[in-house]
This record gives sequence, C-alpha cells and structure tokens, in this order.
Amino acid sequence: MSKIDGKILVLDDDQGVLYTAKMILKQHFETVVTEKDPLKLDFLLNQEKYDVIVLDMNFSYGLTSGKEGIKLLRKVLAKDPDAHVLMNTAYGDIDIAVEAMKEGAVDFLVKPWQKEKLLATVTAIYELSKTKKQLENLKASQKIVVRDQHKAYEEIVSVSPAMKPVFEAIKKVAATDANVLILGENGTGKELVARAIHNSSPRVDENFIKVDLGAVTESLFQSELFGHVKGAFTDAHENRPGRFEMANHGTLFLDEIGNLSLAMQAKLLTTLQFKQVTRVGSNKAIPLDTRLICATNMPLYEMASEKEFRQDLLYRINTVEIKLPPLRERIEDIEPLARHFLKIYGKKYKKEKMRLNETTINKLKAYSWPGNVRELQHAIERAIIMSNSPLLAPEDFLLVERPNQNVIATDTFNMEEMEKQAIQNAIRNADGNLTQAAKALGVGRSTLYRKMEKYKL
Ligand SMILES: Nc1ncnc2c1ncn2[C@@H]1O[C@H](COP(=O)(O)OP(=O)(O)OP(=O)(O)O)[C@@H](O)[C@H]1O
Repeated sequence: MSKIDGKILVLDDDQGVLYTAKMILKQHFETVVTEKDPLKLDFLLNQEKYDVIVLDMNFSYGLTSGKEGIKLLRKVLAKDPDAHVLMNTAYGDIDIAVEAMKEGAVDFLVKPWQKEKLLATVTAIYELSKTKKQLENLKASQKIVVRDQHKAYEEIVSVSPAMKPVFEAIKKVAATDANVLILGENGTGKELVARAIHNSSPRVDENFIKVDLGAVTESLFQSELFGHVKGAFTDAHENRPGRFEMANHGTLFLDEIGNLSLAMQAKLLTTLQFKQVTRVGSNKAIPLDTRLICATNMPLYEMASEKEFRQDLLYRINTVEIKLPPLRERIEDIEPLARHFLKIYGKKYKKEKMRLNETTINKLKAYSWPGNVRELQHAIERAIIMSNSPLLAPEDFLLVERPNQNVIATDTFNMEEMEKQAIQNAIRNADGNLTQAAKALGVGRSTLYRKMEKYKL
C-alpha cells in the first residue's frame, strides 16, 4: 500500500506512547517525527511544516492540569495559526480538552488509544488540512483573477443605449443575493457580466467558481458539483470538495445551463431547494451560502414549455434576468470595442502603432457578427497579426456573411428592414467605401449618411 505524503509530529513524554504512535503512523504516512522533550518544539517547528501535530496535554513535570499542553499549543499556533493540532490526554479530562479546542486544537484523544482510533483521527485531520490548503490555494488564485477581473469590469466596453438596462441591472442586483439568469447569444459577454456582478458584490473577496455545464458529463455531474469522499467510487483516491462547496460564501457561475439533462436538472433543483450539498459517498450535509448566476444561449422559456427544461428549476434560477443584446443590435459599440481590442492586441503583438480608418470601421459596422463580441475580438487579433501595414485596411478582415446566422432574412417584406439590409450589403460589398456604396445604391453620399444614422449603421 502506498503511503500518504503527509508529515506528522508526535510530542509526548512517554517513550512507550511515542514508540506505538510511530509504529502505527509510519505504516501510513511518509514522515513521522516523535519527540520526548517539549523544549525541542521550537527547533522542530523551525525545521519543518507538519500537517498534523499530536501534542500531549500533560508532561510529567506539569502534573495533570493540562497547562503545559495548552502552553505548547499556544506556541504552535503563534508560529502557525493554521496548524492542525490533535491533543492527547491520559486523564480523560474533558474540561481541559474543551479548553484546548477553544484555544484552537482541532480534536483530542484520550490515552490509552486504540490503534484504529489514532490512525483514523490523524488521517481525518490530515485530510482536513489538505482540503483547507486546496481551498486556500484556490482562494489565492481566485483573488488574483478577481483583481484582474476588477479591471475587466471597468472594461465592459459599451456606449450603446441597448446595454444601459444591463448596467443598471448589474448595479441593482450586485448588492443582493438574488439568483441571476443571463441570457444572450454566444460571445455577447455573459461571463463578463457574471464576473462584474460578483466583483461589485459583498462577496468579492470570496471565490467566483465557473462550471461549464456543456462540458460536464452525466456521470461526472454529481462529483464535480457536490464533491466526493475518498473511496466513494473507483477513482476517488481522496476527499474532494465540489464546485458548490468551493463557491460557498462566494458566487457559483453555471454556464450553459440549457445543456443540462432532465436528470441533472432534478439533482440541481434539490440542492437549490435545500441549500445544502452532500458529497458523493458521505451522509453529512454541508449547508450552503452561495450566490448563483446561470447563463445560456438557449431559449429556456420555450424549452420549459416543451418540457425540456424544468419550469420549477427555471423559477429558482431566474429571480433576476439580464438579457444581453447581440452585437448587431448595438452597432454603436462596434467602434469602441474594435479600438479596445486594437489596444490590447497591439500591445500583445508589439504593434502598438496599429490604426483603424473610417472605411475599415464602416466595414466592421456593416457586418452582422453572428459570433458577437468574441468574433470581433478574434477578427481584430487576426488582422493585427496578419497585417504588414500600420493601418488596418478592410481587406485585413475576412468577414463572410453566412446565411441563417441571426441575420435578417432576405425574404423579409418589411420595407425598412429591406432598406437597412440593402445598405449593409452595399457597404460590405464596397469594403466600407461609402462613396462606392452610395453609387451602388443609386443615392448620394449625404442620403446614405442620413440612412446610416437612421438605422444606426
Ligand atoms: N462589452 C465588452 N467589452 C469588452 N470585452 C467584451 C465585452 N463583451 C464581451 N467581451 C469579450 O468577449 C469575449 C466573449 O465574452 P464572454 O465569454 O463573456 O461571452 P459569453 O456570452 O459568456 O460567451 P459564451 O456564450 O460563448 O460562453 C471575452 O473575451 C470577453 O472579455
């Protein structure tokens, strides 16, 4: 059997206890250090960071008051407030043990202990310390992301009236714990909005955990979201918290919620109803305080009426709904977004002098952007990489209109829509050159300008 890569320190004045503890623990843990002399504690703590410290309450010269143990416990915790200390008492004095726990010990054992009891307790404390470490690492990395995302929130680039309700909703909902459902086509910025809500909420210092439900298989759903205990299934080699638990006190962002099967929807609903999770293989429920933000590009309401999405789950997740308009409905945002990405990628590819002229901007505005902001972002990145000149020309953008991709149908009989589409096509065919586009349309430049303004092109 392979050993656990853990470091255990046992401090006790009884040589027999030390010997037995070493015999038992050494079979399971890589490093077991035993020490009889409490005066060596400082030295030992300076040498190594132990996962679990087993500490005697009563050294022979300290009688049975437990004071010596408490003093040593304080010393350990002063050095490392996160140390996991298991107190060992020969007298079963619950009062002293309780005092030690109040001082920060994790648990206590009454001597003489059974082999199994010592091993089980030390292993449980070791697992606890590891899970805490995992969560701390995650929090630390999340804090960096949070800091970066703070920047990103400032940089939700938009000047269009169509996005105003979105900003207002972010502001209003951020202060609350309400569940939020973000709807919008791919690449419209749903994740950016979810992060903005978290970053401007009181939960900002806690985790923002994202789960892409489109990528989670039915078999992994439960352990991914709810976690598992060691041995719950063949590959469960250790205890692992699920995403819900990691997001406790923070925000859980469930992307692509429309992709959940009905069976997974039922499991998610139960968790939301009872506000608690139980790790797979455990029977201990963990209470949850998680703000939930869901997002999808699928028509959830239609799916609910077709019984493909549970109505009761929909009502749980859509306390507040935010609809992100597609980029083609906020043409005013195209230029500032293009300039924003020009700056980012200009810097990234060391081409800071790159510029966009009016003809190119017009071409970008005339395109329908079925992939929304993400497509624009990639188009700018590609153009910067490929262009040899500091001025990005219309030819640097290979924008091919694809049929049936969120664009207005060509068989529309709405006069205004037809006119708007004819103008968009003409500008696109003329590669953004408005004089040529006006000529092709059989109108003067000023008429074209007026119409472009009317249709916000
Ligand atoms: N208003 C905006 N300002 C700046 N960047 C934006 C804006 N909207 C989207 N982006 C950028 O576009 C890309 C796509 O955005 P995001 O991932 O948030 O979209 P999404 O709607 O969640 O996409 P999907 O549905 O595919 O998951 C990201 O790189 C994001 O930073």
